[in-house]
Amino acid sequence: MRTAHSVDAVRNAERELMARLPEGALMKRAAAGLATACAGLLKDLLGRVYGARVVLLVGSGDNGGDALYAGARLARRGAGVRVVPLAPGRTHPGGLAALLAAGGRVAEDPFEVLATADLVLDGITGIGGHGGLRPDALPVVRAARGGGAMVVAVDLPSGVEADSGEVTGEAVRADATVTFGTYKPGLLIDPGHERAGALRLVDIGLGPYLPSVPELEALQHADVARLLPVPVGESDKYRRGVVGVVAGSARYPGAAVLAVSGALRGGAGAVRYVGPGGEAVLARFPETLVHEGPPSGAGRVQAWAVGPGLGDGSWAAAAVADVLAADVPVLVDADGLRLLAERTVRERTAPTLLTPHAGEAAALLGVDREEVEAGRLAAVRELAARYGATVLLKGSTTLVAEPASGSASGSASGSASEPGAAPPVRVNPTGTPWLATAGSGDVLSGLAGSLLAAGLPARDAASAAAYLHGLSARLASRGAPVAADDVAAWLPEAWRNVVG
Ligand SMILES: NC(=O)C1=CN([C@@H]2O[C@H](COP(=O)(O)OP(=O)(O)OC[C@H]3O[C@@H](n4cnc5c(N)ncnc54)[C@H](O)[C@@H]3O)[C@@H](O)[C@H]2O)[C@@H](O)CC1
Ligand SMILES: Nc1ncnc2c1ncn2[C@@H]1O[C@H](COP(=O)(O)OP(=O)(O)O)[C@@H](O)[C@H]1O
Ligand SMILES: [K+]
Repeated sequence: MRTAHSVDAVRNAERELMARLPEGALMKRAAAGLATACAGLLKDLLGRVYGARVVLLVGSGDNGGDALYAGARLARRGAGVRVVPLAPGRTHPGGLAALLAAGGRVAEDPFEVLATADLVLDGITGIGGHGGLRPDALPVVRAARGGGAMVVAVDLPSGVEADSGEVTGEAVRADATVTFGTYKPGLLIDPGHERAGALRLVDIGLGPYLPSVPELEALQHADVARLLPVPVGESDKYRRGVVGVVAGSARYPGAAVLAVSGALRGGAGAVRYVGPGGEAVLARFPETLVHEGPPSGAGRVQAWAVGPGLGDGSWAAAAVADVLAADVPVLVDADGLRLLAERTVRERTAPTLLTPHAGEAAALLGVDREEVEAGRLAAVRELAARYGATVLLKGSTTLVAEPASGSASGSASGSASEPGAAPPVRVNPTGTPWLATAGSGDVLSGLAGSLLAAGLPARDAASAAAYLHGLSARLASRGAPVAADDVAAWLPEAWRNVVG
């Protein structure tokens, strides 16, 4: 599991650790790790460090100090290191002295050195930066990218908000980021994540001083493998769980088929389909149990997934209300989200999982879509708190948030944190922009619903489903466009890949 901590948590941990170390020792540790990472990259790029052309973009804070001490180490190994101070007169004095003593120099013409650099270190701002890149930094940052050098961000790409991944205006676009002590939320959540490139974590000994409950967590293969249901000898289809899917309409019969295709591959023992798309579903998946009346008359289910392609007719509204009245976990997606009453969700005692994309989340929150996309972490937390439900916010770097325990009795299961506090938000590390294709969300609804029916707590069902769904899309795509149907078809391969 990858975990990320807030700036406050990092600063507190640094303070405690620094009190036990000689002055400047922590920065030198960070710089040593950074220099080792840069030397490795230069060897991959050029086969050597000696003679490499390295440029340091240095701001006024300790982030610049890290870059300067790392630059000094590279200079001692024979690299030609030039510094571009973006706040002349406020450059980290110890770092600058070390660099000059090692043979580095201040660049006379920043644009000239950037045009021929092999590696550019972005030490403009780290966790102390706010409000995006300042205008005076823009020309050099653009020149760094334009010159063709590899760009390595120190701790965090400058211009990315460390706690949220928000970017105001422009931010550095790095090929790699070397971060210290712990990941920062902004490295794992878009739009920041996309600016960070390949991530590398350098251990500087902060671990024991960081809070045990992080701000954010990203599951990896082994974590997801532990969550996935496995049938045992005594299993039968009912014990494995029955998932009910309420989806599709005369206008969108395909949504029913796609949601069922995800549900069939999610580990439940049987899939019941309720809605007007029964014929289309049966033609494709004869194993589905189809029902035409209201969901409550369909027979026993352990969880419902409701909403994809439902439309907003009276049948749809009644079906959503009927499902929400059931005392089993319910996933609500797409059109179902437009038919929700906040109070109905809050009053449910069984878990509720809402799965909006940014546009649907914006409508639920009464804000613009752009606001949700720019501040995904705040939006998903706000929705979870408001509805007292688990919320999966789709899009690049899908997020899963849980409300604080006590705000909805059913949906806070699986929390490892103190009573009252919401557990860490989960960020999904799999996926590909090729997933942004019509109907792929329907597959996700069925899949997550199936995992709910198999008995996973809402937070785990949501994060395991997002993980498998993203991995499946990657496996199906391998660089080419995918259709939602391909994503469903590759789910068994993704599952094997995770557990294997
Ligand atoms: N405190 C420590 O001992 C350690 C700190 N480390 C480094 O120190 C960094 C944090 O250092 P600081 O607290 O000095 O903060 P930063 O170096 O991130 O930035 C703060 C400085 O940048 C200026 N600034 C803020 N926003 C700006 C913007 N948008 N454009 C231009 N300038 C802006 C501020 O006026 C301030 O002078 C970490 O990210 C990490 O790189 C590491 O060396 C590990 C140890
Ligand atoms: N830029 C992106 N990068 C990665 N995944 C994305 C991106 N945009 C959308 N997705 C994913 O694609 C799926 C689209 O779902 P959704 O928006 O509900 O579409 P639909 O309603 O057509 O099925 C979601 O799983 C979402 O996380
Ligand atoms: K930086």
